[in-house]
Amino acid sequence: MMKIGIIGAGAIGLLYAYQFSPIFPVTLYTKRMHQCKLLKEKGITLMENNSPAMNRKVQVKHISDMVKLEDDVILVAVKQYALHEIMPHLMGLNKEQSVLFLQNGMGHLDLAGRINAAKPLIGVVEHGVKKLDDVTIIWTGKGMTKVAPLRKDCMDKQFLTLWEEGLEDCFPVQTRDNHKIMLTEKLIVNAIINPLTTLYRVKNGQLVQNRFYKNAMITLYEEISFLIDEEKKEEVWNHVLNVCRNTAENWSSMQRDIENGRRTEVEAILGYVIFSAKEQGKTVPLTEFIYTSIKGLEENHLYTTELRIEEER
Ligand SMILES: NC(=O)C1=CN([C@@H]2O[C@H](COP(=O)(O)OP(=O)(O)OC[C@H]3O[C@@H](n4cnc5c(N)ncnc54)[C@H](OP(=O)(O)O)[C@@H]3O)[C@@H](O)[C@H]2O)C=CC1
Ligand SMILES: CC(C)(CO)C(=O)C(=O)O
Repeated sequence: MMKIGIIGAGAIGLLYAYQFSPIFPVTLYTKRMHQCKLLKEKGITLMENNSPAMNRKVQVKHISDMVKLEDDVILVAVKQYALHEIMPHLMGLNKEQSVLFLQNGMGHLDLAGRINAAKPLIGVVEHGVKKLDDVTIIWTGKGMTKVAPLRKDCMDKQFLTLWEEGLEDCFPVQTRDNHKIMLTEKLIVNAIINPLTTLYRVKNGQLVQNRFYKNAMITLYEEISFLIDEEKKEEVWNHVLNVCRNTAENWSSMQRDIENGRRTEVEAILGYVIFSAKEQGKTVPLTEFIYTSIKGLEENHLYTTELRIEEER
């Protein structure tokens, strides 16, 4: 039996652990001992609109018990900025093991490239998931997972076939050849929807319903679409609009991070766009302005949260 390890028991880690558990033995690695205990006691509860809550148990371990990862496939489900804490565990893997990165943005590509022995896979998550508490998630948007190998020789066909055959209706996966194209398309979606919904404090759907917000999307897209080939521009723009419509009732992850006083993934999203523009000798003033505005909000909200925690002590 192929064993799956999932590092990070947030919204995505809990969803994948829940979905994989009927077809693979799953071990979920948590950062906090308290969450580890709760998950052992209560299992994972999944809520969906209009369906009764469902519960499944998986094996759970605290990250400090992860001396050596024995799992065949390791899913990395932490945020971009926490990856450096995980990397030492991934460097010691062997060539029979695979690592699937599930982050938004592009910051993880360099880190994934450092994994030489094991097979690095890059995933794009098109689900929307919200964590309600340490053991409960709401599956707000159903989509699919796209997976591409980081290097030509590292596709884990066995794992992907088992996934496809075992979960094809309820939790689909699609494979892609080119991770860069796949990830860039998702980057453009996140580079437009996430910061604009955060600045305007609106749900994703409102970006296309309000003509002024939509004009702002168009202007930003014109600036950042240098990242894709000319012939793909219309298709990718339509994809951005469709994501807004399909996730109309979602608050973007950046908006939720800011509202909850957490760090955002702006570095790996807009930071990457600015970096790529510089490399290509282009100027992206609008992107730089939006990047700075999000960093400002982040600092403000993190500061407010720290003050509140301080006051509560
Ligand atoms: N949620 C969504 O709908 C989507 C998310 N994504 C991407 O998936 C990735 C994960 O997002 P999401 O699940 O929402 O984020 P969450 O913040 O909900 O989860 C991140 C989890 O990682 C844990 N973690 C942090 N550091 C460590 C560590 N050193 N060891 C073990 N666990 C650790 C956190 O633990 P703790 O709680 O203790 O801090 C937390 O449980 C992000 O890159 C995001 O962009 C992509 C598409 C959709
Ligand atoms: C697709 C989208 C924009 C859905 O909310 C997302 O990935 C996010 O919020 O990070």
